[in-house]
Amino acid sequence: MKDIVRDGNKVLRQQAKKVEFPLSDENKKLAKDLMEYLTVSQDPKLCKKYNLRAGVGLAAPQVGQSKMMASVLVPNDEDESNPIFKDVIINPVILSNSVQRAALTEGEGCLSVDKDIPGFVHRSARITLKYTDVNGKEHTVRLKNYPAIVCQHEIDHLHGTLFYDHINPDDPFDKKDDDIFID
Ligand SMILES: Cc1nc(NNC(=O)[C@H](CC2CCCC2)CN(O)CO)c(F)c(N2CCN3CCOC[C@@H]3C2)n1
Ligand code: NI
Repeated sequence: MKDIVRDGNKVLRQQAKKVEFPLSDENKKLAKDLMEYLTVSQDPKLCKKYNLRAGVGLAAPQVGQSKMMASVLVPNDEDESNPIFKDVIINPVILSNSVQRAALTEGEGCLSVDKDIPGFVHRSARITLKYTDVNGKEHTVRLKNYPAIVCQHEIDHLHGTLFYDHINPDDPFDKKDDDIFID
């Protein structure tokens, strides 16, 4: 399994490059590896066996590839076999987003950031996301709350942004009346 690049490596602060279609064999393998990391890391036995940190998303720059590609696997607690969102999003663009914000109650972490950084990461509660899948098919999807947060975290990586960039340094746990918090 590919090594995860840590904060401090400049690749995490670069604007990733658009991916050309049809995918090269190298980019097909990258897409496969990015999703494989998530599926293996979400299997308790395999996660332990390979000593991985579990993940619900992984962006190409985190494995040293400055390309606009990220895997997202948001499981459905009620039905393992039917994830809420599972795809490799290539050249993603957020077409529109709500003013209303959503944040994980627990804050966020990142496989590329070893230290815990407390604070709310307020993101758009609802987004309309356009992306291309590995087969070159374009998708436009409306996401809200948890899957919307995960996709925004990954798309941030493609633009050189890390989760803690969004935390208010003067009041890390700031709130607004209409904020949504997700457990
Ligand atoms: C929320 C969560 N973040 C986990 N890790 N961090 C990540 O995914 C980072 C990306 C997430 C951080 C906040 C938003 C996106 C990786 N990032 O750096 C990529 O850019 C988890 F692992 C996790 N879950 C819940 C679901 N569970 C299913 C069964 O398997 C264990 C798994 C644990 N939930
Ligand atoms: Ni991350």
